[in-house]
Amino acid sequence: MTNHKFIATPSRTKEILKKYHFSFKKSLGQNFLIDSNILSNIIRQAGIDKESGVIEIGPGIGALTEHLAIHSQKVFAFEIDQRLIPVLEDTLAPYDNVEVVHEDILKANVRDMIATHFHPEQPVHLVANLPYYITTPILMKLLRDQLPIDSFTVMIQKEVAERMAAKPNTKSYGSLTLAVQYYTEAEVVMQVPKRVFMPQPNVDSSILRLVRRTKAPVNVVDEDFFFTLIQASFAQRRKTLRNNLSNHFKDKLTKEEVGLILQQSGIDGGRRGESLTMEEFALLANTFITSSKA
Ligand SMILES: C[S@@+](CC[C@H](N)C(=O)[O-])C[C@H]1O[C@@H](n2cnc3c(N)ncnc32)[C@H](O)[C@@H]1O
Repeated sequence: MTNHKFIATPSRTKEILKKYHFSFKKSLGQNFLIDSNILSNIIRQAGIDKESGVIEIGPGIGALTEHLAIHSQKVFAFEIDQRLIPVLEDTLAPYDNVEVVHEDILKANVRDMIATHFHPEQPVHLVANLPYYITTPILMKLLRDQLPIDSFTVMIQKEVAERMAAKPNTKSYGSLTLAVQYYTEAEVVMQVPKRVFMPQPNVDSSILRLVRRTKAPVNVVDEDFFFTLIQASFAQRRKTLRNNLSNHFKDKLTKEEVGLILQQSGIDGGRRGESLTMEEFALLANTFITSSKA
């Protein structure tokens, strides 16, 4: 690799874009990485090695894909933009362990792909510089589907990363935090400056690492209801639990009944959703289920 010129340099990226007359589509969240140091960092954070099966979303012109190919056993990369397919055939030609799939990740059958192409015992990691316009739908779909993916190391918008990794009693803590942390342990591992992208995005970026939990962190009687209750508790952030929940259940329960259930759970209805831990939300949801037909 001594004379190897990585794709992720400003000059090589410009050369490739020019050769293919490529124009960026903002609507597809196309901000390509042009800094190989950042990519080496992402690889380190992702904890991949020659045993790893890797899934990438949105390879672009292959900047991250190339690093993934060098360090893992096999890479599957889903790219929605047809114009990039011939570019990737060219830029990734030196690597025989990469398969580019022309597909929208939201429509792809990732479970089948993993079962068909990776060994059952093989660690599977998802690594991506995600298109920012659909970060949350992509991650939530992959997490809810409970796919056998051990970890997710993703470049995303800084504020969204902070929300996903937030602690209770902070501005960023909310229903997204609890949904992500129900399935994974979440940590913001790095801040990334705008200058490492071409074109530069309008927002700041961070690298978020999610490690899939093998067991749910709390016992909930009804998962759907647990998440509904969380959503309802944050409906109006400045309102108390009692007010948000009474409003949400107004067709089924009186205000007094909601107050009674809160009392039974031992959680003060005067608190706000942002102060409750996941354990407290689980307790509250289970109390609702056992003491009402909510
Ligand atoms: C932020 S760029 C990252 C490009 C490249 N990985 C890099 O780091 O330079 C996002 C990529 O995701 C692709 N993309 C956008 N929406 C997608 C979707 N629904 N499914 C698959 N790829 C998508 C875009 O075309 C683009 O190549």
